[in-house]
Amino acid sequence: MKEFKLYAITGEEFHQGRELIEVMEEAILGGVDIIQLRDKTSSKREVLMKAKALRELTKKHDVTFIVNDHIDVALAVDADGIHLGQDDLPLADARNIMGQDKIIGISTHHIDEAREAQVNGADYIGVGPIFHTNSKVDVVDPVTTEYIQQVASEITIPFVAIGGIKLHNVDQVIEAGATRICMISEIVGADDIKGVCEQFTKILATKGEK
Ligand SMILES: Cc1ncc(COP(=O)(O)OP(=O)(O)O)c(N)n1
Ligand SMILES: Cc1nc(C(=O)O)sc1CCOP(=O)(O)O
Ligand SMILES: [Mg+2]
Repeated sequence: MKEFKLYAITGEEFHQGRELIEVMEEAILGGVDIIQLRDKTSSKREVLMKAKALRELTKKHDVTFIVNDHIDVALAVDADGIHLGQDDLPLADARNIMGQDKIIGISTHHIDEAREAQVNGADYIGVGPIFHTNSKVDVVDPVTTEYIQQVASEITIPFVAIGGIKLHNVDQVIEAGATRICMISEIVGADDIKGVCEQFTKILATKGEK
């Protein structure tokens, strides 16, 4: 997969009435290099319509596009990949459906899950939740920056830190060894989405170099 540093996930409850495409385009203009469509409430048909629009936007800006949960939607819109949770399809089955060229990302909350994802051929892993988050209902307890240190010292596939990451605590995440970060609320809930993304982009470019 293409190198990435700043990963934004949609969260329409935080969009303050702004259009999905407008919000995500601001994020892209600020330096986000992966977008994930995450929609836990809409019908499959609505999710498909949003995915089509985001596919068009991400193509226009040459940004990677990932769909959360819905493998059929990811294939239907020719997304770059899918993000799976621990209770979703097993990686081998997802790989059979998606094919070798698509990106498969998996959430992990423990080093054993990270090891398993790597052995089974995940393209990247999510590492979290690092801090408390209000953006996910069925979330496990914070894994803390210690889990980042474990993953950074052992896992060789790309990993992205997620969960409660904000401008005020991102330094801790980077100091623990993360070079890629993913957010919902701090990005899509910002008054100045582009400006916030520019700040994260700058922080990652300077402090995030390994
Ligand atoms: C990059 C990234 N990491 C973790 C998650 C969480 O995925 P999952 O555990 O499947 O939970 P839901 O997002 O489906 O509620 C993610 N979406 N993206
Ligand atoms: C979708 C999601 N997955 C997590 C995990 O740990 O796997 S934490 C999370 C929510 C991230 O949102 P925010 O940046 O607003 O805290
Ligand atoms: Mg999921």
